[in-house]
Amino acid sequence: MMPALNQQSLRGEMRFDEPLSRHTTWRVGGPVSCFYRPADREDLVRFLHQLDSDEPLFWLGLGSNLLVRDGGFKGTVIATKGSLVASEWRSDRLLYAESGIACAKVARIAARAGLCGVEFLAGIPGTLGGALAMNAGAFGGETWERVVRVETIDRFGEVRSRLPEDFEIAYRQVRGPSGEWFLAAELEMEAGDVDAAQRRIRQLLERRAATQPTSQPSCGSVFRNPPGDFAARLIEAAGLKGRRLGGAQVSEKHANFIINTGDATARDIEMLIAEVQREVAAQSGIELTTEVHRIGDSS
Ligand SMILES: Cc1cc2nc3c(=O)[nH]c(=O)nc-3n(C[C@H](O)[C@H](O)[C@H](O)COP(=O)(O)OP(=O)(O)OC[C@H]3O[C@@H](n4cnc5c(N)ncnc54)[C@H](O)[C@@H]3O)c2cc1C
Ligand SMILES: NC(=O)C1=CN([C@@H]2O[C@H](COP(=O)(O)OP(=O)(O)OC[C@H]3O[C@@H](n4cnc5c(N)ncnc54)[C@H](OP(=O)(O)O)[C@@H]3O)[C@@H](O)[C@H]2O)C=CC1
Ligand SMILES: C=C(O[C@H]1[C@H](O)[C@@H](CO)O[C@H](OP(=O)(O)OP(=O)(O)OC[C@H]2O[C@@H](n3ccc(=O)[nH]c3=O)[C@H](O)[C@@H]2O)[C@@H]1NC(C)=O)C(=O)O
Repeated sequence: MMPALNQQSLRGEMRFDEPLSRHTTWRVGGPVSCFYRPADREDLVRFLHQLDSDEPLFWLGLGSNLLVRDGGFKGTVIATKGSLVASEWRSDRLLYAESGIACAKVARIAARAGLCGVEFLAGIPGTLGGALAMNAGAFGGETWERVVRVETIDRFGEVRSRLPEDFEIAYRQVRGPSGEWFLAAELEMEAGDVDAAQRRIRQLLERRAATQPTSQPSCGSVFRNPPGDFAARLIEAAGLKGRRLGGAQVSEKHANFIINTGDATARDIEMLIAEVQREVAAQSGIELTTEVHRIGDSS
């Protein structure tokens, strides 16, 4: 149940029964009871101060690694994309950025300053907060390799400064103090030059476009790579490329991507994920684990 909020004191965007299909890159997902996009950090703190202590809360970036089930989410979603987007240089190589900023933007800001090390972020659709939560990575780079400090916020609006050692960080996995979300991070870059950084961004985007179905709705890689192997290789070897279930399909271009061909439901996608896991296990004995996060109720 949504608590009574003093909406007049809030400056953000509040929507009720907002379809989350509008806020995920798979373009599926049922409604959330309350969707709130804070105007800025101060407004976020004010919103959290007013929130019931038992209100289910979920933090949403671009929704590019998220399967929201068709029945939606009974609770409140805090949307950071396009909201917490401030950034500033704290020193000549240290960028402070809030969690709603696009990863692509961080990569461009650094390149324009002639710094390198975060070019891999250019092709990762999503917010910095999502990249911190997932330890997003590509082409040999990983988000947390660059993190010097983060700011977190809890459901009561309390802000803390935390260090990487406060978190357990692994491949596509981050565990930290419970009940805290990312508000901002300080990222350290290396000295470089503008041309080299911009060239590398272009090359990485070209490689990605050549191998991944970037123009079709997806969540990127559905499964983590198992140790010593590739989920895509195993899925292709199991003969699953192109496999369809309702509107969901294993991409012909990259077997670890499931695309929404137009009218997929979250159920189609979830059932196809389970089918791929079953058939890969039957063929190879390997249990694929999902990278994508799932929330909400089945309808
Ligand atoms: C075409 C395509 C290509 C992709 N390529 C890559 C790739 O190369 N490498 C890679 O790692 N990923 C890739 N992804 C997956 C995805 O883009 C990343 O995981 C990205 O970091 C998710 O960010 P987001 O803002 O969309 O997070 P969301 O999908 O909105 O959320 C993902 C998780 O992070 C949590 N979260 C979001 N913001 C915060 C916050 N501020 N504080 C705490 N938790 C938070 C959410 O609660 C959720 O659990 C790709 C996806 C697509 C669609
Ligand atoms: N969004 C999606 O649903 C999907 C995106 N992708 C791909 O993922 C990558 C990242 O996408 P997304 O997260 O949407 O981010 P965008 O590509 O939309 O870029 C995010 C922000 O970065 C800034 N930016 C982008 N290009 C430049 C530039 N040349 N110079 C300066 N600033 C720039 C802009 O900020 P500002 O507005 O402040 O100028 C922009 O809003 C892209 O390659 C995209 O094609 C793939 C699948 C789905
Ligand atoms: C897209 C994501 O991240 C991507 C990231 O963009 C790229 C680039 O660094 O490397 C990972 O993909 P990946 O391991 O599938 O990389 P690729 O180089 O495309 O493929 C790996 C291997 O699988 C084989 N392959 C790929 C696609 C395919 O349909 N069939 C196949 O057999 C390739 O031949 C290659 O030998 C990340 N995925 C994971 C789960 O680690 C994501 O996490 O969402």
